[in-house]
Amino acid sequence: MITTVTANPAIDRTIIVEDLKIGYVNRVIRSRVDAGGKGINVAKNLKNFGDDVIALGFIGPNAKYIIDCLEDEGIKTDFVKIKNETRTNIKISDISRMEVTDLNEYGPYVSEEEIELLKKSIFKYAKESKVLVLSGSLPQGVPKTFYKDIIREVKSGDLKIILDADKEALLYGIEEKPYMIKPNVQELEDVVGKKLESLEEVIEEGKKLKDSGIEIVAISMGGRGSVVITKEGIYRVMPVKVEVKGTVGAGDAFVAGFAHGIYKGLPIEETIKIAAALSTSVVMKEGTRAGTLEEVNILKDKIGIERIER
Ligand SMILES: Nc1ncnc2c1ncn2[C@@H]1O[C@H](COP(=O)(O)OP(=O)(O)O)[C@@H](O)[C@H]1O
Ligand SMILES: O=P(O)(O)OC[C@H]1O[C@](O)(COP(=O)(O)O)[C@@H](O)[C@@H]1O
Repeated sequence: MITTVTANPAIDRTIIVEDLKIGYVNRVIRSRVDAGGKGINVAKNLKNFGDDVIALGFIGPNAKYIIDCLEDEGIKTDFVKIKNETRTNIKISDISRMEVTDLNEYGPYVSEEEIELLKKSIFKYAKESKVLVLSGSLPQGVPKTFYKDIIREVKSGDLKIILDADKEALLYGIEEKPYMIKPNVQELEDVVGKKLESLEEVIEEGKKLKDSGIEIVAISMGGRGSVVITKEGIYRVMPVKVEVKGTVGAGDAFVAGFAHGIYKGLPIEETIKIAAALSTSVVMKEGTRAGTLEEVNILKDKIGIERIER
């Protein structure tokens, strides 16, 4: 089984506009609502691959919609019901500039008792899982060491832990050496505390993290693809040129591709191709939607992948 944890789910509201003018009245062409939040998006992609996945996290009284969406897709869920409301994240998609602006709320305040309930639940499901995905920001009240504490508690040879977080949550989490991390360049810059101007610098810093004991360091670079640093080698992955309709959820799809490959024990190059293809299929869609196996099968062979170093 694969367990995904979303401490800070979101009702993602995507608003499609043409030529957004800040400070003026803008007309909305159309809008849509999706169940969002990083681990939730990972779970949606994994379900489309037919994997056995359960989604955990905190859920507020206003967000039954998220559970319904997941259950409609056949995804198992076991969320801790909290007192305060789940956030709504606004995504403004400007189709003339092909640009998405994210307005992400901090999320609700979560109490100590609620945090303990989620921890207990993660510890329980981790015992039955091969892969554990810890993803996204932490809502208010949750200590920045949340992921670190979980990794320390559940880490074992049989459980592969993927951490996709930012800022302090990532910094602390890294100390416990998860199996894989997936920072984007900005997140990597925050970890190393300096600007990374060239691909060489990005690789250099990624290598240091790998050498510190993290098996897979996958650095995503948006429309420039990614670099994946593993013990098998360093891979430069080029994106497919497609019509981009929305980039929200691309990083989560990329993580899901790795979770799938690791779960199935696939070779690293095949895993990378699936991850890149899955994220490509997501940028071809409006809103926060998952990719499908059919889409990945079409896109996979178009992914350019080159081993640049052993
Ligand atoms: N504009 C784009 N064109 C093609 N592929 C993209 C584009 N943006 C993202 N992707 C794909 O999605 C992956 C993850 O995107 P990225 O934006 O780096 O993630 P995050 O959302 O975590 O910052 C990229 O490595 C790439 O494969
Ligand atoms: O937890 P965070 O970092 O605020 O991010 C949450 C947002 O990111 C998403 O999970 C999308 O993430 P990616 O674009 O990085 O894949 C949205 O569904 C959600 O609104």
